[in-house]
Amino acid sequence: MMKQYMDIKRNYSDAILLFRLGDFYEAFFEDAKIISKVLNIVLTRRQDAPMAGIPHHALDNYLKKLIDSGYKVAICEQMEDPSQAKGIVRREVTRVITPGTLIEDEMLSQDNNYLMTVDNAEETFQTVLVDVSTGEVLIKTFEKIEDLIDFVKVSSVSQILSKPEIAEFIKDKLPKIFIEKLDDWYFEDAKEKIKETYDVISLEHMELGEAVKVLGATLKYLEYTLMSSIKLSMPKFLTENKWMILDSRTVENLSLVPGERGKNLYDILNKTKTSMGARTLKKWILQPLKDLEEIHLRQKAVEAFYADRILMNEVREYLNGVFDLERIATRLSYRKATPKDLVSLKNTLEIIPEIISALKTNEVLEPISDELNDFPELRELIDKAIKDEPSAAPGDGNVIKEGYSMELDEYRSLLLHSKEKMEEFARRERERTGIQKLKVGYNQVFGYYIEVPKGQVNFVPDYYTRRQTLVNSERYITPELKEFEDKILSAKEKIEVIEKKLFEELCEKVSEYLDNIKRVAKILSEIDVLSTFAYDAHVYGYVKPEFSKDKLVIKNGRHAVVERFLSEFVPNDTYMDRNIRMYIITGPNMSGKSTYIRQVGLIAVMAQMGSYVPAEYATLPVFDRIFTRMGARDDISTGKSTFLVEMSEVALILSKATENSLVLLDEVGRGTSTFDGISIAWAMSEYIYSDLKCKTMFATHFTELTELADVYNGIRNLTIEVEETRSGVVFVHKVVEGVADKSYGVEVAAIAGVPEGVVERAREILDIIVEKSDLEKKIRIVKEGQLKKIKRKRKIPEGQIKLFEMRGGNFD
Ligand SMILES: Nc1ncnc2c1ncn2[C@@H]1O[C@H](COP(=O)(O)OP(=O)(O)OP(=O)(O)O)[C@@H](O)[C@H]1O
Repeated sequence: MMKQYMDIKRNYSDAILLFRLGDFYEAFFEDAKIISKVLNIVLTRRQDAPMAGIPHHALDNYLKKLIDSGYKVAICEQMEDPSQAKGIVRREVTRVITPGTLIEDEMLSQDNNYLMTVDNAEETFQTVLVDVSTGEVLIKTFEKIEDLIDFVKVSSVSQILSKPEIAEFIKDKLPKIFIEKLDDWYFEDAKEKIKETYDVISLEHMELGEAVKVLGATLKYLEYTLMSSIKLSMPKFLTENKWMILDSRTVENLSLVPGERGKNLYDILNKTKTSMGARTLKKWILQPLKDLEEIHLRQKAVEAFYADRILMNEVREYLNGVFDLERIATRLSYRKATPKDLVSLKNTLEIIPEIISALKTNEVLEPISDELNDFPELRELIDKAIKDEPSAAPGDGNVIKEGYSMELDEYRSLLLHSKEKMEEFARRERERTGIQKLKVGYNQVFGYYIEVPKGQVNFVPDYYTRRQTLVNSERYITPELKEFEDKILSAKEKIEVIEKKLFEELCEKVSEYLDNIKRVAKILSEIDVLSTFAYDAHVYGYVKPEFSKDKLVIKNGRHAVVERFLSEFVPNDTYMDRNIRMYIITGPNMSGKSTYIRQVGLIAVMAQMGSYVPAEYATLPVFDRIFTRMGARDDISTGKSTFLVEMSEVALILSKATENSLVLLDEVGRGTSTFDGISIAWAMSEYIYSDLKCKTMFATHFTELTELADVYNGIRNLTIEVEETRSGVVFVHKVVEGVADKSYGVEVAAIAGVPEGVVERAREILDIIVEKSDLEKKIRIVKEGQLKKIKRKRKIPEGQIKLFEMRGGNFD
């Protein structure tokens, strides 16, 4: 047996091999030491080899811990019944489990779980993303490795496969991701592999381009880990043209999805009824649309649900009963579906006609209902075969319905009969022997037995044969009991074999519907999100936004997340157009500057997702990208100081923003000396305004920057009203035109509990400094000579930024 283990282990040296031995999965040598430590289980020995084992029924629990701790696990099963095997039981690895190839519900969250394969082609990075749990396949190209890293940070990627060079490079930058190096052969003969998987004879229609090799490698890896072909959807291209670009910093700064910041847009909006809907919502948040026609299509559906509240509630109620069809479909294709999965599928199909007829009552939604189908034949097929509350796995006779197979029914009644007879036998033996406490029981090793308490063994008749002695009782068998046992066991065996076979055959038939099930799953998930948007709009008071070529008008806009945690949120207006494109927002700390500029970003994202927005009225342009530069933080992992991080973000904006972008800046230039900071912020604002022409909101404490408004017509100043009362300052959070006259930093310090003495002294110092400052005078000089001095350059070429970053690397 150990030789067999060694032979298998040789092929899976980079994984922990769990070797099935009876009721346990055993690990040996180094693997045993690792699992004993990670899982906190006993380390023993077998023939000098360190060994640790886990009970087979608890495998999933333990597996999750191993995978979460960053290990790859190979499962080696017994391929034949040990009692029938001649010699050593045949064993094979049936699956290699990694974070990116999970299909078990218990190990997955509701989120997508992507396996990403990367290769570098010419000047770009080609990737293929597969969600094994749903069968989705995406293709995406990145120009720079940094963009790829950025994408991984905000997407639900759990594992990356690549050639060694790339793996080495990204390893440190993505410490939470399981990264695996692939040998070259994975990338070879890709076309054949793809044709075989998708069952096509030519690849032309798929237009895979550079992605062929990467897709081929992905498919080979899946074959290696899952050991069986999985049903994958046709690959879809994730092209950036289709969606508004949101880089990881913007996703974080605007708190779009759950992350380090806690409160986020996804959690606020996620009132979806299905897991599939929740996943779709997240995708839509991270990929707002750019195509107006597509946005309008979503809006029309949301509007229809919004207008017909009864219909909206009805559909949402039906969706409560919709199960995760995407994942069920995948388990079916992998032959891992459980009886419960089929019942869930059937229950979902039963609800679909209700959803169809509800949608049909509305002429806007009717076309969506035409895309749904409840496959009555499939429903009937499952209904006839599977019990309504089946056991977790087939084999115990409690999965297949009565009447589906005569053969199975016969053995089941035989079993029932024998069990009844057995009870009768026990009753008879009690009477015959007078031993009141005589019991009949069963265990794996001895089979059926008669148990008699120690105190009554004197009454045991001669024809009882002793089998086992326990502390308080003795166990016996009799020829009659043995006969029952044979009957019961053989009936049980038969039931197991027949039921497993019937279930497999049924799954096979159900699998013929896989593509259809997936299509319906997608439509249901979209109905879920669209009706959720309508629901959110009602509950939170959102309106349908309009779109215009270059006007941005928001009346009484609110911050979708902040407003949820305040009893009274003060709404504010925003106006921008072709000419008025930049706002410099000054105001005291804590007055609401950040909230105000973020609220505009959030409204833009929500509008392009197809959702309604928190405002009384909103018209927006379609933005191609939102840039944000907010907060101060350093990036210790890459050795960049706070200021350098800030400047790299500025550099990115200056090189990539277009006339159709939205730029949100919350403090720029704070990480350095005041003079440097103001100069950089001033020059940057001029460049954005005059050359890039994108819509920009810039919150700052440098009041000096408000003088930009005197020089440029389209730059305006906003400030946030503050009321000074006798008991101190009160922030009313109302945005008005103008410039902050004071920064109230000292007042905020007082509110925060800085000792009174210090606050008093700060006031004195402030008075002196303000009087002495000649900065304003200097700014005036800049302003007067301003227009002449700006050298108009075209956009900053990208190489220059790289140079800047490289030089910057030596800054600190
Ligand atoms: N429109 C609003 N209505 C009600 N409360 C608000 C509003 N805007 C902001 N607030 C409250 O004020 C707090 C501070 O807001 P915010 O962080 O936007 O201020 P800030 O001016 O950017 O401050 P700092 O300059 O210190 O960064 C928020 O946490 C929120 O509780």
